[in-house]
Amino acid sequence: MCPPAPAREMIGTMLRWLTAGESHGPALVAILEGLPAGVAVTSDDIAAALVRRRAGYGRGARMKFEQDEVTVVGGIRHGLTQGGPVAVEVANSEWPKWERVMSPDPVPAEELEGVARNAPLTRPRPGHADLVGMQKYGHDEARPVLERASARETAARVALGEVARAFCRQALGVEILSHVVSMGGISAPETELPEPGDLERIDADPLRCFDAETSARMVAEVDDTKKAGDTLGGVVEVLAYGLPPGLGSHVHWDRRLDSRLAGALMGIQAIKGVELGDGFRTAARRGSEAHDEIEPDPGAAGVRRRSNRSGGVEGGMTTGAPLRVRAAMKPIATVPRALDTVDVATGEAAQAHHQRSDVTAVPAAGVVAESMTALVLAEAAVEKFGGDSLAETARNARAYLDTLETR
Ligand SMILES: Cc1cc2nc3c(=O)[nH]c(=O)nc-3n(C[C@H](O)[C@H](O)[C@H](O)COP(=O)(O)O)c2cc1C
Ligand SMILES: C=C(O[C@@H]1CC(C(=O)O)=C[C@@H](OP(=O)(O)O)[C@H]1O)C(=O)O
Repeated sequence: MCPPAPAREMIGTMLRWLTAGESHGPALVAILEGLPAGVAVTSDDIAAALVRRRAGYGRGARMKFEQDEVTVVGGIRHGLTQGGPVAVEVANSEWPKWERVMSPDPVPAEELEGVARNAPLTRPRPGHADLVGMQKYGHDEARPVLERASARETAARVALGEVARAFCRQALGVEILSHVVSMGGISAPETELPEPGDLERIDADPLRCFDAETSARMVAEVDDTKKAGDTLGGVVEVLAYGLPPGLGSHVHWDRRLDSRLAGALMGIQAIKGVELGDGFRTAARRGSEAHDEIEPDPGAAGVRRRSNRSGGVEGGMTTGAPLRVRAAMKPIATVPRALDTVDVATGEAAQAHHQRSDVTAVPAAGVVAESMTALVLAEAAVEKFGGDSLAETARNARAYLDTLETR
């Protein structure tokens, strides 16, 4: 997320964000600090983004019965950011069922006796945060760990990401989208890159896949996997169009945009690999086939690249070509055909605890990855162009682009 503290002070990074809250708590809360005034964004925009995050074939029952209830508690007035921290609450409609089990205040033991939801979770799930979280924080069961490790927290990030997205769009004309490029080993053809106008169609697809034929095969794979009591992972690609050259910097490792994007995407639960542009595939090529040759361009900045293998980042800076970044998600850890573990209460071999879970959450991870990308890009834009108002940021960006055109 944010670069480490000393670097932030050195470079005067101005955007920061934080989330708090548990999966079955009353609400998640999120704060975004450092965004200019004048960004048009409403509670409805944020709520719509949260609906996108909940969708996607393969998610568990919880996505249907639970509701996200958005309240903007600060920083936005009459649909415009005011320059102060933007604070959003995403309340959980299921809270009444969890009120005693998750109460911040002590609850008399007799009130919790026999409450199934309060039963100690002593059979940690391989692949989840359960066991190591218990060891590290000194818990004798997994509830206190999984409540915060849970990707329900990503609702808070998507809420902030929508504000960042509005800023990127309104200050720079940047459009961010994502699509699922593979799931459970089924990959979409690499022929055509989706563009901003395709997002509605991608969102309407059950798996947020750009290719309908691949999507149908993925749906069948989700169904088969569910029947087999198993789970799936996959790969999402985030694209950002309309970026100016020069966001991020080559001058220090923690100012590189690729490093910051990788950290932000890897910070999403279950993401285990991040690739900029052709990434790992580039490593297998010769140099003559790996880079984006530059040629004169009578238009815009006088130069252009013939290809975009780099994914729009060179030297840790945006090149002005579309940003293309992929994130690989591992299969869901709560496998219904439960994996072997140890019951930490008895020390005996056991099956991991399992009540319900998503078969896959790859489509949702794409929406979260868009949000993390928006936050990183917004931060890099505020760094480069400054501005206390949206108009000032946009003016500064235009002036910079003018210098490129006249150079
Ligand atoms: C949108 C989303 C939904 C997820 N849903 C589940 C789930 O239903 N069950 C599960 O075990 N893990 C789920 N995960 C993954 C876990 O949160 C994640 O594996 C866990 O926090 C451990 O972190 P790690 O996988 O990064 O090591 C989900 C992740 C995302 C991004
Ligand atoms: C609640 C959300 O995702 C949850 C993320 C999650 C996990 O372990 O990460 C596990 C599941 O919850 P539970 O174990 O209670 O069924 C998902 O439903 C959400 O995305 O809003």
